[in-house]
Amino acid sequence: MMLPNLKVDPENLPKRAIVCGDPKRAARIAALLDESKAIGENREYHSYAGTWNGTAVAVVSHGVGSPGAAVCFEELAKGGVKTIIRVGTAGSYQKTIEPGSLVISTAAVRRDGLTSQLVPPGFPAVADRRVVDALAAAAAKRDTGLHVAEGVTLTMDMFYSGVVEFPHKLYQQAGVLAVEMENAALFVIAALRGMRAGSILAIDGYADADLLETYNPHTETTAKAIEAEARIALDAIVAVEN
Ligand SMILES: O=P(O)(O)O[C@H]1O[C@H](CO)[C@@H](O)[C@H]1O
Ligand SMILES: O=c1cc[nH]c(=O)[nH]1
Repeated sequence: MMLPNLKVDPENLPKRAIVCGDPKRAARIAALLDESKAIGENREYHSYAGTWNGTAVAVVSHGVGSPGAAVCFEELAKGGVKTIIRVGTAGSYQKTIEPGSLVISTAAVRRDGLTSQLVPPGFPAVADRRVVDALAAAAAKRDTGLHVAEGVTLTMDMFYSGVVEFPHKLYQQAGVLAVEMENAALFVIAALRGMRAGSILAIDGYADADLLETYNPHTETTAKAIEAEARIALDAIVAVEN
């Protein structure tokens, strides 16, 4: 049975998967693997398989936003994936977490629309403790020189604001580290489908109300952080018992 949206045959799908929003980032991460090959391409979902230190790993892009990403996570679960790590980007909420830093998400605030249609209010979106520990250990071992923070992140659907104000200030005051758009969906779906999930994020700027003017994820600083987080996530995903 072909996974209908990913257009991947589960027979070719490794049971550990790195996921990211951008299909081009997926291709770049896949190029780091040994014996890397494409195993499917449909819509925003570009899938690869290869090995990292001798262990089979998939790399799959999920696009921007929770609903589309959820389709990807559900089909990966159906295809037998047991461990997923998201290699994403995020906007910082804290002055001390500068662009080019890395954030390991321990849990996500569910400010998205999707997860409230899957689980009741109050259901937590939490990363798997073993995956968080493996990411922290891999980051320490690689000693990249980048600042690595660990804590709660926020998932929202809104990237540019409308007439309703961004809730940035509230969450900043509550100590949330950064904002992105898919972690809550990943953590909730992983909980429902018996997968272990984690997420590491490269900070590409400060999240604020003028994102349309200030957002530029195409810098050397962000590229360096993405390359580092990809290697850390690959080290971590093969270290975790699957
Ligand atoms: O860089 P990715 O993994 O796509 O993650 C972040 O970047 C996108 C917005 O530009 C959203 O998908 C957000 O979650
Ligand atoms: O969702 C996102 C992703 C990157 N940077 C942001 O400010 N927001």
